[in-house]
Amino acid sequence: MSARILDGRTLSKEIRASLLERSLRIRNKGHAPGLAVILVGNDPASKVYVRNKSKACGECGVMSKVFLFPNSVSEHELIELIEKLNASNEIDGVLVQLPLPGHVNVRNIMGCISVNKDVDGFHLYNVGGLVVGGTIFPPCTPYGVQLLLETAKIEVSGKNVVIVGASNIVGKPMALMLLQKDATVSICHIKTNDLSLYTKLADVLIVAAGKPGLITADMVKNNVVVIDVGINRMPDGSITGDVDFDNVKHKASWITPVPGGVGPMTVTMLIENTIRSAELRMSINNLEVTKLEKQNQVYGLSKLLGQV
Ligand SMILES: Nc1nc(=O)c2c([nH]1)NC[C@@H]1CN(c3ccc(C(=O)N[C@@H](CCC(=O)O)C(=O)O)cc3)C=[N+]21
Repeated sequence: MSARILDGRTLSKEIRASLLERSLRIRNKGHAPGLAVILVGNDPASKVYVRNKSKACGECGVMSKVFLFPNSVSEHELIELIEKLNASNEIDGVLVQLPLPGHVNVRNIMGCISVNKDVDGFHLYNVGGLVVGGTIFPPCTPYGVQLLLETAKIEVSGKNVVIVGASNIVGKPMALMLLQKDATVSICHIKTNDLSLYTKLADVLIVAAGKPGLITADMVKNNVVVIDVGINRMPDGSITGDVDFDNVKHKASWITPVPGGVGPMTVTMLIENTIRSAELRMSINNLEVTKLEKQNQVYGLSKLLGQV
């Protein structure tokens, strides 16, 4: 037996075609959707990701602007730029590429991005929205995983979903999103005593640990659905996930490849969030917004939460 492939590249292609249509509709109303990407330092992986994001923007009719800073940049300089972008009518989404250099406080920076332009979904207000089951911008990687599952008609309600990795950008938000869909969710992490005790229970196993070969065939049950979020660069330059794909695929019913699985979906959902931001901003402009709400950085959020 061999698992069916959850193909993030093909699904991304389809979604990007429909995003281009939405983008053209917005352009017809006189606005070109725009994404600002802030990149600090010289990390080669970050450069590849940012290049992928810009390319995807191009495919979807989204204008992308990349702002490059040296490692020595101060928090103040970054915040100054973010505030300009928050106020700019041309920009619908602001993204600060992670990781940031050690002297920059990530929370301070993410907290400055306007909730209405937080297309990464990292602002505390959007993070908190996940707890109560309604956020404007779901974080891109978990959002992409959810879409892969939905498109393959993989139901999570009542299923055992096991997530390996408790990061703020993948593991934790993923758990909340699937809990919202009535899955029984377990989160394992670096201090988990007996990882395979949990992974063997999984109907759906989502791995975002950053350790190549972490999940082997003996750790999963037959017919498991495996989502590999890991991206590990190998000495020969190739990338590989956290799952022993060649062996696990014989036990799984569905599995994502790396590359070509979750990675392209992450980028696609970023564009989806950016285009939705543009759509929402245009309809906000038609709403009667009180002066008081306008002064508030999160103006319109209660209205938006009702709509999304
Ligand atoms: N503010 C912020 N937002 C992010 O969304 C964010 C970030 N920082 N920092 C780094 C991680 C990582 N990430 C990926 C994006 C695309 C691929 C991707 O396109 N992967 C391709 C292969 C790319 C390659 O060859 O290296 C694939 O899996 O097929 C992977 C990973 C976004 N991240």
